[in-house]
Amino acid sequence: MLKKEYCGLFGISGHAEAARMTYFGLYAMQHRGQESAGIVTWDGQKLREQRGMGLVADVFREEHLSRQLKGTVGMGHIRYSTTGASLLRNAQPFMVRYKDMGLAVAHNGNLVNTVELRRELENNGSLFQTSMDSEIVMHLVAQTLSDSSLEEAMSTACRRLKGAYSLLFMANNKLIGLRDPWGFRPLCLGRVGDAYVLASETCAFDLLEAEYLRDIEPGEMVVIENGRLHSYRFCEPERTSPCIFELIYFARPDSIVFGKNVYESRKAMGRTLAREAPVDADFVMPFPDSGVYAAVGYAQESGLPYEMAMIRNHYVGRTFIQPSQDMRDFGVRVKLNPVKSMINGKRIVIVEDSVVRGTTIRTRVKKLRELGARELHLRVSCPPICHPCYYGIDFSSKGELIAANHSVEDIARYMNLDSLHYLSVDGLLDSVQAKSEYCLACFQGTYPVPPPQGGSKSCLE
Ligand SMILES: O=P(O)(O)OC[C@H]1O[C@H](OP(=O)(O)OP(=O)(O)O)[C@H](O)[C@@H]1O
Ligand SMILES: NC(=O)CC[C@H](N)C(=O)O
Ligand code: SF4
Repeated sequence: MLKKEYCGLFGISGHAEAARMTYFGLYAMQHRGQESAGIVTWDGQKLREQRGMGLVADVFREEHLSRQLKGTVGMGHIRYSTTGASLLRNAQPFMVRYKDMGLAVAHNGNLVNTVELRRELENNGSLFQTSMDSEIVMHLVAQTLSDSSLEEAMSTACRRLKGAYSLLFMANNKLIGLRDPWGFRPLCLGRVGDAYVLASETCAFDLLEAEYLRDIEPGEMVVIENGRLHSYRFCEPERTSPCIFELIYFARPDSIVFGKNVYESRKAMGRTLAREAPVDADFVMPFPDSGVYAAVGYAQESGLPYEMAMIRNHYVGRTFIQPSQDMRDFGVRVKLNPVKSMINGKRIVIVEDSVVRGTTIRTRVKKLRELGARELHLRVSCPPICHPCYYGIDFSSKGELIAANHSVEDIARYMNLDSLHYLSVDGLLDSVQAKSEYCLACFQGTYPVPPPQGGSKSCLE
């Protein structure tokens, strides 16, 4: 099982129900982070906040939305920790006061120069309140804020950051949204009535009936204040590298991410997979949820029937993602269960979006064999994941990645499969009609931004 480590951002400016809109925006993006949630609003005098551990629906009550979080400007965050433990103290948005200003920051991504920056700031007298990389942004901004405008201070701060950061920032009633120059993580701009909205994924706009205008560009900062939007370039990207894994697995299929329809992209990956590795079988089935869309594409291209012969329990929370292998195996059993009558004597093509440690496939293939499956052919709609990610998704250490340590033939044998094929890198890029470059580091090991030396999630604890 993969650990979903991305975070979600939502911001709105110029709406009478800013907090409620933010609440629903976060709700639509709950898949991006389930550890903690927070909303900050500007009530005309000061910033107000509500943060808590758990899901959006658990953290906010009606009184928060209607009485406490007043104002027409607001932003929110849902967190899955990548640097800094999962604690209330580390819940975002992170808020401080600077002179007569309330400042708040919300971050999606992971920095790779965290330790260097934090040590430098501490040597200059900064006192940190959290163990998150995200807090560093605030201290960098504060360093130059007394001599420059907020926009300049933000630009100077961001030019010091390395790695993945889509950020929302509030300074009193100003709402700022920006993306790192590599464009690792998404951030979209939309409009609802007279209000501007910013969100990690467009599924949040759909729920609020907001119109999707465009993506914030890599290296771009937009500043929204009193109904006006200004765009600045704080950095000219040399080469962008959006995370292709958003399209493969992470984003919701009804979202548009990096200008691509996620559903169509996944279906195209399945179609390409069917062309790269056809096989005669009785039917195609996904391991839901994320495998579903590539399986539709595989079935359509191959002409084989599509069956939902593996059922997902939708009430399985992230609590089932446990550090021990026994508990992970159990978690997969709770999550995915085959429809017994469908399996006996059948030749089956299984389509999965990704194989990380191999827990899901190994345990479920074993079960399908016990139920009498005649042939099992696994088709994976991304290339083998052989390298860790340092930009905000937890693919665990290299030692735990099954494809980092075993050949495709070995994996097929170990998993008791009749055949195994991973989508090729070219096939993946063709499927998303890649015109620009994507980050492919977890497949190829070529890191667009050099990874940290020995940094870990707890490097600031
Ligand atoms: O090889 P593994 O270590 O088992 O990890 C890979 C699995 O994790 C992900 O699913 P996830 O549990 O996130 O559920 P979802 O597909 O329903 O989103 C992914 O879709 C694979 O099924
Ligand atoms: N998943 C994320 O984007 C996490 C953001 C930030 N690095 C944190 O740990 O809070
Ligand atoms: S290494 Fe993989 S998961 Fe990480 S940003 Fe690059 S493509 Fe995305």
